[in-house]
Amino acid sequence: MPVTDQAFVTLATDDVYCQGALVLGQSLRNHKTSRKLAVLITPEVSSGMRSVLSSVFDEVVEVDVLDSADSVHLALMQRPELGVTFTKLHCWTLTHYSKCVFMDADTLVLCNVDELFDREEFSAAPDSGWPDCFNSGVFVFQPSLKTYNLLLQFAAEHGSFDGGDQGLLNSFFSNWATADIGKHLPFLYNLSSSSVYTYVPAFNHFGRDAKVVHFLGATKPWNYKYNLQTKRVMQDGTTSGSFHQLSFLALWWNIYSASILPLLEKLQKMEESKSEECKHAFNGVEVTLKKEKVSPYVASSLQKPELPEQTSEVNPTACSPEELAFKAQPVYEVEPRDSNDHPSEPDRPSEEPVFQPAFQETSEMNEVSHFVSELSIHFKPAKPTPEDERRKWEEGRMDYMGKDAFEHIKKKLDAFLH
Ligand SMILES: O=c1ccn([C@@H]2O[C@H](COP(=O)(O)OP(=O)(O)O[C@H]3O[C@H](CO)[C@@H](O)[C@H](O)[C@H]3O)[C@@H](O)[C@H]2O)c(=O)[nH]1
Ligand SMILES: [Mn+2]
Repeated sequence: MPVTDQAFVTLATDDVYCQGALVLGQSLRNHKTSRKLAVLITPEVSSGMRSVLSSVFDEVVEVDVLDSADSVHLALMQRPELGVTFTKLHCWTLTHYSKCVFMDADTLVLCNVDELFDREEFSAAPDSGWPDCFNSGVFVFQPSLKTYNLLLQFAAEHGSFDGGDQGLLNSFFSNWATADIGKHLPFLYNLSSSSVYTYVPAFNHFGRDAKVVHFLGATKPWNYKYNLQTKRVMQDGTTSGSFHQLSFLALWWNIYSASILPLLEKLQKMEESKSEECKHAFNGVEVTLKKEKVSPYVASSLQKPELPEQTSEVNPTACSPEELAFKAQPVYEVEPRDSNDHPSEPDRPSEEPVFQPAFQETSEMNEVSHFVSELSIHFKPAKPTPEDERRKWEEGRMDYMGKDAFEHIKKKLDAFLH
């Protein structure tokens, strides 16, 4: 039975984080949540992206940017961009819901997690970096204007010890660590994807029960490239990933390519160009599909990789994609680097894992079998559409110093009158 007064809530302040929000929303839908889905956005999010969001979320709510502007503390975390996470506090204003679960746009559910609504405010899972703090990427809360105002007041008086919402919320809900174990969500509800290599035996033992994966840190799933044909995440010199981390990334990209890309395509036909690249240009993002002709021989060997003997009992057709992503062995698109490159990372197994395609190939994939299709998302400085421009004017946000300056408007008027 649908529950209409409770919701999962996420946040995206630009078109790039919207990609994450869309995958999270889709993962919640795939696992048949009975709760509403709401996304908070800020004015920067383009109208195209708003319409795509509204096909996945029940509610798209525009809020103002709240920024801690605390460059000193943010510098300590080496994440200057996280001041805007104060915008998260707006989630307490969604008072038409009696209870909500906030989830960062860089999280993904692996199964139905509606049981989270049995918990009370403020429930969250420990942070892997400092377990006496909770991680603010997944939490249960009760919308209330009173709490919202207390949080703003607290922020103004005390700031945040890390410059982001997590420091602020931990100081505000300061008895979380000791007061009530019922408010400690199991780590499985907010598994940071890096924990899969910081504590390998624990991951091997408990990891298959993971319910939510969180790609926390500076490199997000959308910063990788994805090979549509092999369904592998590609790594370059700047990205690194352990083996299970790569299968969680592949799962993210699988949802993106199967369910989100078609929505973007529906909104705007792929620009077919003569070159082997299709681009989807939105205001803030550009999704690129790079095709490369390869000889049929290479194509067939790509499609059916010669597998060494399979080491696990997994039958690819009998598993859900999530189970497969967990069990399937991710593959390095580039040569795995020497384990010496990762001093903090426990030794990788000496033989590299066997590749099993994480998902069944579809007939569509076979049609493009002569191509290596590489999918990637790039940040593109926003060029507002006329609709965005009009919205800005209506909201009284003119660019008086730039294109809405008097001299430009006068030019337009002159041109119109003559
Ligand atoms: O430019 C931005 C940055 C963040 N977000 C939103 O804010 C969330 C948090 O930012 P994220 O980049 O996911 O931070 P993390 O790498 O997860 O870092 C940690 O630190 C953040 C700041 O305290 C907390 O918000 C996170 O929950 C915590 O996991 C994102 O998922 C988005 O929902 C945006 O919409 N735009
Ligand atoms: Mn996050």
